[in-house]
Amino acid sequence: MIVLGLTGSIGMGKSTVAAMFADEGVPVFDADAAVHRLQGPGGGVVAAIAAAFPGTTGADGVDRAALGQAVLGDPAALARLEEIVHPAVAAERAAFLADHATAPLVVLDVPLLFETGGERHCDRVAIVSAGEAVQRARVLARPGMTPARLDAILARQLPDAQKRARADIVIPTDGSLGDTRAVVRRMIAGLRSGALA
Ligand SMILES: CC(C)(COP(=O)(O)OP(=O)(O)OC[C@H]1O[C@@H](n2cnc3c(N)ncnc32)[C@H](O)[C@@H]1O)[C@@H](O)C(=O)NCCC(=O)NCCS
Ligand SMILES: Nc1ncnc2c1ncn2[C@@H]1O[C@H](COP(=O)(O)OP(=O)(O)OP(=O)(O)O)[C@@H](O)[C@H]1O
Repeated sequence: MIVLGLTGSIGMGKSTVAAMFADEGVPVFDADAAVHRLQGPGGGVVAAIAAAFPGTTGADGVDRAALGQAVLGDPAALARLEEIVHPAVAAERAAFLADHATAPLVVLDVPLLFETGGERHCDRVAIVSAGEAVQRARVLARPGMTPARLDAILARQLPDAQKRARADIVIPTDGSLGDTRAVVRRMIAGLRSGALA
């Protein structure tokens, strides 16, 4: 089995490209969705987060806005949160890999793959990337997004150029969805045949 990590900065098209892999029959593990499930109502990390960060949880699970206030900008607090969340995500990832043990190729969709050391679980890493102007236009078109908010998020993510340098494969998303889908199909064929492995 080849484990392909898929990552990219905000608005680069990672979710869209992950869906393209799924459309082609490749099993996709969505790390962000796993974190949301674990932090949601009855989720596996809610009690530990309630104990470590009092006042950030309630009947609906974790209040991510409150938790973000408590940890973003405080590296020691973020490290404590990661000590709670990452082992739980690792268990979900292991279950996903066991469920798909016979698949020739699986994708781990992880927004902060490089930032959280997730590359060590991957045989290959692909990054989605577009020019900065395209990225900004996409993100600023989202409801509630402002240039200041976008800049604050970008400041906490590894810059796109560094992600590209560390990835094995770059999936450009400046062009049409059809162009990107064609790249994804070629990549899957290459990985499955061993040409890119
Ligand atoms: C801190 C939390 C509650 C903030 O949630 P919220 O929905 O408000 O914002 P979001 O998740 O979009 O994060 C906002 C920005 O914070 C930065 N950030 C979040 N978690 C991390 C992290 N572990 N390391 C570095 N930066 C981070 C990112 O740049 C992100 O773009 C949430 O991100 C969280 O629970 N993070 C810890 C779990 C984790 O490591 N997740 C990511 C990989 S599995
Ligand atoms: N060639 C392309 N490839 C991918 N996305 C494209 C392309 N052309 C246009 N788009 C659009 O760009 C947007 C990218 O959003 P998407 O949610 O996939 O990004 P993301 O990187 O997952 O973002 P975030 O990190 O904020 O969740 C979508 O609206 C998508 O339709």
